[in-house]
Amino acid sequence: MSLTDPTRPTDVCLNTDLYELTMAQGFWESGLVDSQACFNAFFRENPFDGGYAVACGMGQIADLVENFVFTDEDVEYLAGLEAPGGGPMFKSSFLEYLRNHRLDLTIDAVPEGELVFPREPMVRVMGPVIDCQLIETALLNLVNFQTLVATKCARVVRAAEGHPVSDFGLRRAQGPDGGLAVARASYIAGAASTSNVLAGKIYGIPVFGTHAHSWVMAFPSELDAFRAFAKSSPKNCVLLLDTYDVRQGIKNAITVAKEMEQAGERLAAIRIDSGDLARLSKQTRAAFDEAGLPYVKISVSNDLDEYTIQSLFAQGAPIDSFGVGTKLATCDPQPSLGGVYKLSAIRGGAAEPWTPVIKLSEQAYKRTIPGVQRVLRYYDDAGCPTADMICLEGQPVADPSRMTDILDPFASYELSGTPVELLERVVEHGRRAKEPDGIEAARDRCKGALMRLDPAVARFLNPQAYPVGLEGGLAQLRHDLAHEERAGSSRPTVG
Ligand SMILES: Nc1ncnc2c1ncn2[C@@H]1O[C@H](COP(=O)(O)OP(=O)(O)OP(=O)(O)O)[C@@H](O)[C@H]1O
Ligand SMILES: O=P(O)(O)OC[C@H]1O[C@H](OP(=O)(O)OP(=O)(O)O)[C@H](O)[C@@H]1O
Ligand SMILES: O=C(O)c1cccnc1
Repeated sequence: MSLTDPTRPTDVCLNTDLYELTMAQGFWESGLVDSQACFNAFFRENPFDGGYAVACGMGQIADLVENFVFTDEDVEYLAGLEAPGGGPMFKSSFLEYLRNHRLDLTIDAVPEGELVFPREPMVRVMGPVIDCQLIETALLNLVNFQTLVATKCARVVRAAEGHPVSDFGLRRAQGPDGGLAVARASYIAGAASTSNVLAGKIYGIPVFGTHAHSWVMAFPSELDAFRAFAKSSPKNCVLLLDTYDVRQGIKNAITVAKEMEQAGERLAAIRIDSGDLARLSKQTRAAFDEAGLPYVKISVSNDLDEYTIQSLFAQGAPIDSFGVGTKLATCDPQPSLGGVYKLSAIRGGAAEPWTPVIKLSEQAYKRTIPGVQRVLRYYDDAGCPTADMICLEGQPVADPSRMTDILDPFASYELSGTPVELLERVVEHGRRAKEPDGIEAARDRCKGALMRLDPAVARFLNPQAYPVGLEGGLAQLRHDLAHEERAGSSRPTVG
């Protein structure tokens, strides 16, 4: 299998759910080629019972849209699909429409690495309804998983209190491209490095590695194994102490560290991968300090997550760095973000005004927010975000100092500070609006945003909800539309 950068995929337009294509055909056949839609991608609950999520994957949207071309091969494949009831699934005239079709979408998104909160649009997609539908699955695939991983990693990095965290997750990740996405999102969220060499090559993320238990087991003795590794990798030597017995491992590593000093080299670190990591790291630190080797760092791994790391520091463990694999790559204990893509406005053609639409639900929290939306994030004088207000694009804000709660229309919040537009244009009529600013910029943005986040929202246990509300006019519109829907008024269609 040859793996290429998934941000520059070749078969991207078939990386979708079949229904997107059958709906596209239906819209096309119904004469709705010119009809336009506005969709928002958002999630309803913060992952991991936390107070925030880290927006991620948005830096790859422009690549996705620009690469979304149905090639002759793609069309040939679709032409060969048979409907279960007999006959071709797609009409040849529709397939001719798709061949070399380009998406005429305009997309705004929360900048990668920025914080994002429930129900506000993290990506807003506008354009022909067919194109909006065609991009749905690939877009959600891109932002849902990376936002989830980035959020998980930000939590792990927070628990590590400035000590480097390396992504060790590839072997446990959900497939090869899942492993790449984990490395990318983790780096944006603050991981120092990854063990994934392909991620290093593609994204320029620093790569890091130690050695496995098999290395020690392959030599006649642990001491032989440590000596051989020190000889072979003298400039990046990290010795794994727990293949047999950590006490003996410490002694052997000290012997090799002394031998390295005589050869003008330095043992960089040791790694412990089992047992009581607090107790063993304390014993290791004491032994190395006593041996005059205070510079040798202690790295640990073994099913770590934000909670075990927090606990290790609470126990006074003198740990310098962490390798975090399974629980990061699989986003334990929440394997999906649950981000959705919902229609919020329609119009018959690009020159017509938008008609807001709403989806009602038995469950009030699932009722959608209508209209073409934008988000104002309010910052206090220290540059810390205090609240987000969802407004209607192109409409004046009735009262910039007050917003209505999303779930409870009778509750409102006072707003103060300076409002700043949260969404930024990433794609304009199918072309990148600007070069994505890259993962280093996203990483810096994430670091700054997390630093400025209210600690009451950032904490793991029972975080305070960050206020997200509706501008007065939007709240009224939502109320009126819900009322009309319940009264059974006729709804406009995209045509
Ligand atoms: N001091 C500690 N406090 C809290 N959790 C810890 C501590 N030390 C290790 N852990 C965590 O406890 C979990 C289980 O560790 P445990 O020592 O039981 O398993 P193990 O060492 O992998 O077992 P085995 O010896 O069979 O390999 C791991 O997730 C590990 O990160
Ligand atoms: O514990 P995680 O957070 O998932 O981190 C990755 C794990 O992968 C390796 O174990 P594995 O048993 O696969 O190989 P090894 O023999 O090299 O330890 C490594 O030693 C870590 O324990
Ligand atoms: O380099 C390591 O120590 C490593 C890499 C991946 C998984 N476990 C350990």
